[in-house]
Amino acid sequence: MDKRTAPLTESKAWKALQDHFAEIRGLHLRELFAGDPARGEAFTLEAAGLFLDYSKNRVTARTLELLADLARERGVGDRVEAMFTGRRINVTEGRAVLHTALRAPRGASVEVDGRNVVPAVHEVLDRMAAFAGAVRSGEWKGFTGMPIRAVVNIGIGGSDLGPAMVCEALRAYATRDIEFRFVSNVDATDFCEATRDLDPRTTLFIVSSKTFTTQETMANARSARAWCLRALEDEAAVARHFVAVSTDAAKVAAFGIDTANMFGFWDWVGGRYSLDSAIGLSTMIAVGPDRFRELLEGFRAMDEHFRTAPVERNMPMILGLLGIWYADFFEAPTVAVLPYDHYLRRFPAYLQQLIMESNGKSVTLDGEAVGAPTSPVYWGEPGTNGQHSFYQLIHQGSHLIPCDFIAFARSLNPLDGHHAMLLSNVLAQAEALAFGKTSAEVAAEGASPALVPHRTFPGNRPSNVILAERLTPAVLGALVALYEHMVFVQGAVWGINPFDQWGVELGKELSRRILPELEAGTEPALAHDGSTNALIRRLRRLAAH
Ligand SMILES: O=P(O)(O)OC[C@H]1O[C@H](O)[C@H](O)[C@@H](O)[C@@H]1O
Repeated sequence: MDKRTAPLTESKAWKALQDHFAEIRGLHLRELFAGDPARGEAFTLEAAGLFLDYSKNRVTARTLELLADLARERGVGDRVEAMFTGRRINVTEGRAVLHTALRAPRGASVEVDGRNVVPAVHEVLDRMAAFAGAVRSGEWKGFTGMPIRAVVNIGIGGSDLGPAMVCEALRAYATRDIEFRFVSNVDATDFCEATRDLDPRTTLFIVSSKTFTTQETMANARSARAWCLRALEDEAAVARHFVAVSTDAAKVAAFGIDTANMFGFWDWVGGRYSLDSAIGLSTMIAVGPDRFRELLEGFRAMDEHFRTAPVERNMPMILGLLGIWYADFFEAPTVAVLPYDHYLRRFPAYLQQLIMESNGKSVTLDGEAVGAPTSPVYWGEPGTNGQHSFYQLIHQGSHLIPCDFIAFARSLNPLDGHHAMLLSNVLAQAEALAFGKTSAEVAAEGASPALVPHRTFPGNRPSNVILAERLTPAVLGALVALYEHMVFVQGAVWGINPFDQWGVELGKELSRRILPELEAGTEPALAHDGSTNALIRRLRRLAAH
């Protein structure tokens, strides 16, 4: 079989980047800006309502050329086309990767095995819109004839993080007549706390699971069913209080949900790429079908930019290549995402699955070692809260932590001076990280010699600043698509498959084995390692007290 990927570290562009890195790694951002004051204007991009300032990165124009060469040499452009045109690029699962078809306009054509999938996408969107409209207007009634006042999405991973993040992010646009809750954890506390103050007569559960086999989701869905039937005392109530979102109609029916109340999607939508599929049903109920369409338009605008802009002017390409520069050459182990908008407080958690489940791999499509570090750990908290917590380490700690700052010119909740304070903080942090404060500057301010080293800021800590005018549904769509495509670029350069997740399987398999072993009584022979065996015995003893 032909090799799918050539070794990354033997590529010409990689070697050129290594030489270049040796030359510029010691350069300080102070020097880079002194040598080229225009870089603050030059190293910027605009696309789909987003503005990216990447000037505070430890790169020169030459670095960017070489990174673009790397993208070309690794065939990223061809892989982009392969994705958009429905080729089965998820080779380990034999699937196409077509989240971009979820936002294709009505009338477009995207084929998988000779069949245009766009009509089916719009058919589901139309059914979702009709259902969301009925729930929002009160036309959809609960079993006792009362309108819905709470929507509880039951799902985990991609069937939770996306809709939970978007419902929070677009709260300013959401109906206040309905409460939205998200239950994901198999820990019963999640379900119990989420439903404690809800009325079963006015609660709608959306059971969201691509496979409809996920242990946590099925356990929570069963508990929700029991909770509902305890109050409503009639099996027929299920049809008014449960809908399902899944790719598997047979399993939905087997669970007892009428497939007339099911919204489908397809195996070519990865869980972590599914928030704009039927998995977004809770979002659509929250913000309404029109706002949901605006969200899709934002995704689509970024998709078009990604597909058509040259590498050097392509926002997801630049973001992805800069990520590779830090992960592979500076060997930076993490990246912080710091949204300066409280509505985006779940955005870092959402990105963690999108990025780390996608590119947390070490072997290429051919099953060989990548030869360089792959995805860094992503983490973050909204500004300004993070500043009073972990920014100390970003400013003066021993790790290099590239940061993505995200901010909006206008607040959705203007309140006396708050927004200017928020924005002054985001700009100040990026400036402080990049330029720091030298010991001479600290000494000149009169600090005692003993304190000078403690009060010195080395600077040279890189960041991107992503700005938009306001957090709208379209801007959010563009922002999510930006990171989706950043992940794609990085996966293509590393030669890995960002669309499978075999690494989550072993834990699931072992937990199925351990589950009956925790139930004491008869003592099943334990055949784990010494630690696991001892922990099982201890938990049995403690639970028995
Ligand atoms: O939507 P589901 O089939 O229930 O899957 C939910 C989640 O569980 C899996 O373990 C995967 O790691 C995730 O990628 C997925 O999003």
